[in-house]
Amino acid sequence: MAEAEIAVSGYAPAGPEGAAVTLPARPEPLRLNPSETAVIVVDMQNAYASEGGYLDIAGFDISGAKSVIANIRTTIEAARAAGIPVIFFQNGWDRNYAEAGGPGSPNYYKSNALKTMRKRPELAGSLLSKGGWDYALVDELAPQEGDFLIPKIRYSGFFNTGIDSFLRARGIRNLVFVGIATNVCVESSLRDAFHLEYFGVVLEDATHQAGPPFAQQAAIYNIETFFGWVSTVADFCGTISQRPPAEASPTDKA
Ligand SMILES: C/C(=C/NC(N)=O)C(=O)O
Repeated sequence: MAEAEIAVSGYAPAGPEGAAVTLPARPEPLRLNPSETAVIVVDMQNAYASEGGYLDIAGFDISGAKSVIANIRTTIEAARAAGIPVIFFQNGWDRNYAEAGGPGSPNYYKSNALKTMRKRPELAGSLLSKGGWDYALVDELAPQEGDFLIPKIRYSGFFNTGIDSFLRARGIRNLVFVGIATNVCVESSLRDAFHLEYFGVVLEDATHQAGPPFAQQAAIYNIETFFGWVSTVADFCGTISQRPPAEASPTDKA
């Protein structure tokens, strides 16, 4: 292992000896075992990634979403092929918005979806409401057999969901985050994961911010500097498709 690499297989149930790989990442390469790793696809819903969805209606630039969808597809296909679990987060509330919280919740004041619907009553009931088009995952990223779906009602996927137990039960220590928005639900989830002792990596070209480009830069800076690691789709896919060198068999020695 190179001096600057971080070894991640500390005390978690280790996979087969020699199965660890080194992911090129900033601020340093990360050594991880694919059997202790999951990909988390954050909120790839029409609300965040489609024209006519919540972010678009609320005036956020989502022009980068198309390439993010393509890059996430590449990522999850590689993960599935490598046997790495793919977990989808899906953000939103019941049709009556009870889960969103009323005036007693800060979410009532900070959610731009709720604010937009208050400003434009003709949209009431349409944004991020379970069962609606806005809430649905984009068609290109429909979960497949063997994937997992975790609904959530706040920015962080670790708040009031079963994700922590789900991951611990499977010995997963490393989380590779992709999705929208980098500076809101991706960063919130990665920060909470950090505090629960997960090693979080974001694939920067499979994420997009809500807000100006500086929001993306700031989120990536925060993650790289304080909370985790930053890598790319090509590096992740290239790394997990590596096979450890086959061990010499008794016949080789004969
Ligand atoms: C702005 C926003 C971001 N959500 C996310 N999935 O990052 C929201 O939900 O209002």
